[in-house]
Amino acid sequence: MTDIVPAWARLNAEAAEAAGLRIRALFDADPGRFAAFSARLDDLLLDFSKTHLTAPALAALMDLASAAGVEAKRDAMFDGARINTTENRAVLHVALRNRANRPIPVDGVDVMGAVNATFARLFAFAEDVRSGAIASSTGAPFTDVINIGIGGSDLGPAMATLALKPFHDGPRLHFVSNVDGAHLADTLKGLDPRTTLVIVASKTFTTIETMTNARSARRWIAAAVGEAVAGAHFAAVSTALAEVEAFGIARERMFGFWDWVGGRYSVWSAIGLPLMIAVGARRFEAFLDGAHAMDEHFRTAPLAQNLPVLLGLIGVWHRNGMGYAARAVLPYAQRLARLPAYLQQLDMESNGKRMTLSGEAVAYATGPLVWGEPGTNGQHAFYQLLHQGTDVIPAEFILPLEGHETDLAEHQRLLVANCLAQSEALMNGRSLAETQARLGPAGAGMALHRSFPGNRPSVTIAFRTLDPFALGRLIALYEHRVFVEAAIWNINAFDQWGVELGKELATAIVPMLGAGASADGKDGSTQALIREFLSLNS
Ligand SMILES: O=P(O)(O)OC[C@H]1O[C@](O)(CO)[C@@H](O)[C@@H]1O
Repeated sequence: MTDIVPAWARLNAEAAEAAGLRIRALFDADPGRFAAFSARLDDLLLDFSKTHLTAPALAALMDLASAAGVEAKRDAMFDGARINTTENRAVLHVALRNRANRPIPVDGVDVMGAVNATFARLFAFAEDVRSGAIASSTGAPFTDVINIGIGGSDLGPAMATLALKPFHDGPRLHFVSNVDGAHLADTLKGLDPRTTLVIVASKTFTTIETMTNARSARRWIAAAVGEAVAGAHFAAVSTALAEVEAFGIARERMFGFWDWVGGRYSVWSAIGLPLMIAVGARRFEAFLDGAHAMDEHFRTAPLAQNLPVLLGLIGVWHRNGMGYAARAVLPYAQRLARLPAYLQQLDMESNGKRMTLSGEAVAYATGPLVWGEPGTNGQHAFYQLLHQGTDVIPAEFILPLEGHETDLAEHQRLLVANCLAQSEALMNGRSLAETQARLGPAGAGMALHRSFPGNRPSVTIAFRTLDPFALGRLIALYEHRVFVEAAIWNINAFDQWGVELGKELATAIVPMLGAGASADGKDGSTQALIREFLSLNS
């Protein structure tokens, strides 16, 4: 194993050299560049040739991965070690899609028995809701399902349910997350409480937004069907049995998971229940199969061909080597519209950390700002900054090559052409001289405005089509990429202490927004804002 300090130094030296290169020139110098800087798993292609990476830089990254012990850390996760050290927990979302049933012991007990038993209950419930065997209190089948949850108890199923729209053949799905009453009110409008099922999804069953929305939804149901039978319209997904029962949801309507499933890694667990209801158990299994295929690849492929390792190393290269503070995630698939938000939580809640696993302040940058929108919409909004702004933001294009709308093939060609054009434009740009030549003497004054610096890196992740298997594989790829980056940064990707302070302060402010409670001790700005609220709401 290489020592980590010289590995970082070597990476930085390679980056300093590469920063002076033109990406386009790397292609001109090496006709084999695409083959050398791309990798695939079946139909899933990772093209990272449009970056500044050179062969020595890639070798330096591989050394860094080895010096950071990425493989040993990966194996520890798959073996059920308590790698979430600040919460003293194992990290085993991979057990949820362990389709080979490889034994995974936690404290000496194989978790697969409990995982398989929970899936059997979940699939039976989902299929019974779909068939009408589990009906509403009126005896009519459920026509609509509302998932009430937030963060990992919302983003995963909401993202995946939209992504897999062509496969829906169950009741309609709705997602309420924000405590803003507008979210619940707008969702309930037009729904019939007599045929609506509400899933309350909260790992802790204490999250204030979710519990507030759940109580309001319960009043809405009870007002229509009566308090005595309102429970028939509820199910719960949680790890907190006592809290679920206190809310009035029967034990047999509760689906559990385990403390070794982090919120942002929970779409594979009972938190995926809305997706199971929308697309059915078999397709949910295909979603798990896709993730399992990526898990096996991550676990066994050599580092140099290992997609999550490569994607993680590209992340480290851009963040630490090249010093880029952000990355844009740009799916060329409208149904992946919620993927950037999903990846924001996955990436930023995992790797937005500043302490190492051993409790020292990190001496390097960690998780970048992750953001994005689907193409082509983003092109008409913020791509201006990607092409001509003062910051370089590496882009990650996500591109399913075949659409589902075979009668709209022309749309798909346009979509793909736009995606390819964007990575080409970012890389090549258009020089001042070329712009001047195109504009001619009449446009001389405009040439600077209309030229493009180019040399802006991007990665393209392409695959055949967006189906349950491909989605599972894609999400697992991103999960493991986050893992690899965290392993190199030596941080804990699995806690989220940074969300606690705001929650605590909000709880203290709530009474100050009612009559009579004093805001003494608050700063001048917060006091003034409280007065502003009270002047309109008292
Ligand atoms: O499922 P719960 O316990 O309601 O938590 C929801 C979300 O809140 C967080 O704990 C952070 O606020 C996330 O990590 C989590 O996904």
